Amino acid sequence: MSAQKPEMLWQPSQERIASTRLSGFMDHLKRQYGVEVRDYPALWDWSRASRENVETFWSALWDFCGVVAETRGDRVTADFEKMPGAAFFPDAKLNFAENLLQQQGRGDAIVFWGEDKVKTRLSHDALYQRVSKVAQGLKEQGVEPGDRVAAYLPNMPETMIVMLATASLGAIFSSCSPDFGPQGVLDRFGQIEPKVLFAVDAYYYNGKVRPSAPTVAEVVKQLPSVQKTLLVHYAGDGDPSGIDNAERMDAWEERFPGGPIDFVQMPFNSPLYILFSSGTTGQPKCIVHGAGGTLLQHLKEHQLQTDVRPGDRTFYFTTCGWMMWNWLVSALASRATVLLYDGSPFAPDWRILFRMAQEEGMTQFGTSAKFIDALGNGGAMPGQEFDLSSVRTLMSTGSPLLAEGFDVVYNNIKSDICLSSIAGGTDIVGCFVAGNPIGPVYRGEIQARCLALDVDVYDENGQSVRDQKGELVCRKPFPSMPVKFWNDPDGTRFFNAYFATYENTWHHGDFAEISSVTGGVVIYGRSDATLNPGGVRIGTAEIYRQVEKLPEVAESIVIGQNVGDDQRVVLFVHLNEGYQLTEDLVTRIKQQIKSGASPRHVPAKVLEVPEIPRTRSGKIVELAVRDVVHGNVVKNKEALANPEALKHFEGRDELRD
Ligand SMILES: CC(=O)CC(=O)O
Repeated sequence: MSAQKPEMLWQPSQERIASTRLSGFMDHLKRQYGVEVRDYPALWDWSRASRENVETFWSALWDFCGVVAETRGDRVTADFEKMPGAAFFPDAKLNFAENLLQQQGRGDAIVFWGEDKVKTRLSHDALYQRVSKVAQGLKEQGVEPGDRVAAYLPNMPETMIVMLATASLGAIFSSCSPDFGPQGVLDRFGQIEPKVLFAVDAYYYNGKVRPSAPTVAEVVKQLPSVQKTLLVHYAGDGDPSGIDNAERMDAWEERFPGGPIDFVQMPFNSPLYILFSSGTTGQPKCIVHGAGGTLLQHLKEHQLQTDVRPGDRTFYFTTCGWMMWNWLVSALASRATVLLYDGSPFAPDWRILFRMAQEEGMTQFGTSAKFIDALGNGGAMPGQEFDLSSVRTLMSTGSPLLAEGFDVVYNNIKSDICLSSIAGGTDIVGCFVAGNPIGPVYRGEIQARCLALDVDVYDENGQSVRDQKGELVCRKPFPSMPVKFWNDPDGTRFFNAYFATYENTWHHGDFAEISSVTGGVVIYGRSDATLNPGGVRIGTAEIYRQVEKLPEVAESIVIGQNVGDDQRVVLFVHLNEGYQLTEDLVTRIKQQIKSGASPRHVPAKVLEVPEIPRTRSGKIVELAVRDVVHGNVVKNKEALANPEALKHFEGRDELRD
C-alpha cells in the first residue's frame, strides 16, 4: 500500500452518524468523564493511549452498555504492565448468561432457518424458560462451576440454550459442529473432558440429511468423562438407543419446571468458553476465554464497531465450530434478536441468505470474503432481487476481503451500506480491526483498529511502521485475552503462542499494513504463510488479489517451496468449469501478477488442481499444502473439510526440478 488515499466507497450521512451507538458512547464519555473527541481516529487514539485511558474506556463501556453484575469492584485493571498477567475488573462478579437474558416478552430472541427446510422462532420468555429447565437438568446431573459441557450441534436454538444454561451455572461451554468426524471430535472434547454432551441426531447440508448419531455413539464410547448424552432431535429419527447413557433432550428438558434462573455470580475472569485452534499443525489448542472479557469485548464490537442497536436483528453465517458463533450469540446482550442459519449458504442457491435478510428484517449481515467472491464470480445481483433496506451493515471475515470484493458488495448487494471487513479470531474471540460506523469505507481497507486496543504494525526490528507491511501486534492488555490454554499448567504454550516474539506485546501472526493517510488496515494473510523469495516477504493475499481477477480462475492457493537456500513461489489454481491451464493462461496469470503486484511476486510455477483444501470454517490451508509439497506429514487432517484434496499437491513432478 502506498501512502495514497484509496477510492472512498461509502460515507455515512450526518443523520446516520448522529443515530449510532458510537455517537451515543462519545456523548456519554463527554458527559460522564469530560473526554471530548471529535471523530473515530481521535477516539481510538485516546482510548489506548495510557493505562488511565484504557481504564476509563472500559469503565465507560460497562456503564454505557448496562452490564449486570453482583459487584464491579473499584479496580479496573491489575498488573496492567504485564503481558501475560494483566487482569481486568479483578474484583468483579457477574454472570455471562444473565447479561444475555435481560430482555423479556414475546418478541423474537432467536430466529432459526435450517436451509430452506426449517423455520422456527423463540421469544425472549420462551428462551428464558428453556434455559432455566436445561440449567436445572444440568444441575441435577452434577454440573458445577468449572465443569465442562460440550455441544456437538448445528447452529440451532438448542446450542444457544445449552450454552446459556451452562454459563448460568458458571460452567464452561465448548462446541464442535457436526461436520467433524469422530477423531476430530475426540481431538477436541477428549482434551477437555466434558461431563455432559449434547449432540444432534442428524442435520441438513446442501439439501441432504447427514446423520450424526453413529458418530455420537462412537465418540461417547471413547469419552469416559461424559456421564450423560442428550440427543437433540432435528433431521433424524431422534432415537438415542444406540448411544450409551443417552436420552432425548426434549423429553429430559420437560422433566424440569423452569422458573426464575439462579445465575451463579462468577469472577470476571472465570472460564466461559473453550475454543479450539484450527489444529492444522497439530492437536488443536484449547483456548480458554473468560466470561467478563468475552462479554465486554462483544458489547464493544457489537454496539460501537458494528452499530448493533436495541431491536436490531443480527446475523452471521457460521457454524458453532467457529468463533463467529460465540460472537454472534452475544448480540442478545445488546438487546438484538439473533438470526441463526444452519447449512450451506448455497442451499438451494445463493439467494437463501438474502431471502432470510428480506423476510426477517436483518440489520447486520455477516458473511465471509469467500461468499462475497462467489457472488461476484457468479454474477449474482442480490440488490436487484431482494429488498435489503433493513440491512445497515455487512461484515466479512474468514480471509482478507480483497478490493474487488468491496466492489461486489457496493455494486451487486447494496450501495448505501457500511461494509465492515473484520479480523481477529479464535485467540481473542473477537477482532483487532473492524468497522467504524461513523467513518468512510475505503476500497480494499478495513476501516479501523478496534477501540481500546493498542494495535500496531511492527517491522522485523520491532519498530512501528506505516504504509509498510509487518506484524500485527497489540501493545497493551485487553479484556478478551485468553485466560489460559487448557492443559498448559505452567503457561508455556500460552506464552509461546502470543508473547514470545515481542516483549510485553501480543503478537497476532497476521501480516498487515496500516495506512498513514486513512488509518485503515490491510491484512495480507497469516504471517506464518508469508512467502519469502529472495528474502522479500510477500503476503499470500497480495497474489490472490491479482490471480482472482482472471475469470478463468475460481480460486488459488500459493506457497513458498524451499529450493536450495532460497524459496520459490508456487501457485496452484482451481479453474472454473470449461477452462484449461494452457500456456497462454499461465502467461496471463504471471503477467497479471507482475503488473498488479511486482515482478518479485510472480510465481516460478503455476499448477492446476481440481480442488483447494480448507478448514471446516472455510479457510484455505496454505501450511498444510506447504507440508505436503515438502513431503512432510500433515499432522491433523481431521481439521479439514476436504482432506482428500491434499493428494493433488503430493509428489508433483513439476516441483521436482
Ligand atoms: C474475526 C475473525 O478473524 C474470524 C476469523 O477469520 O477466524
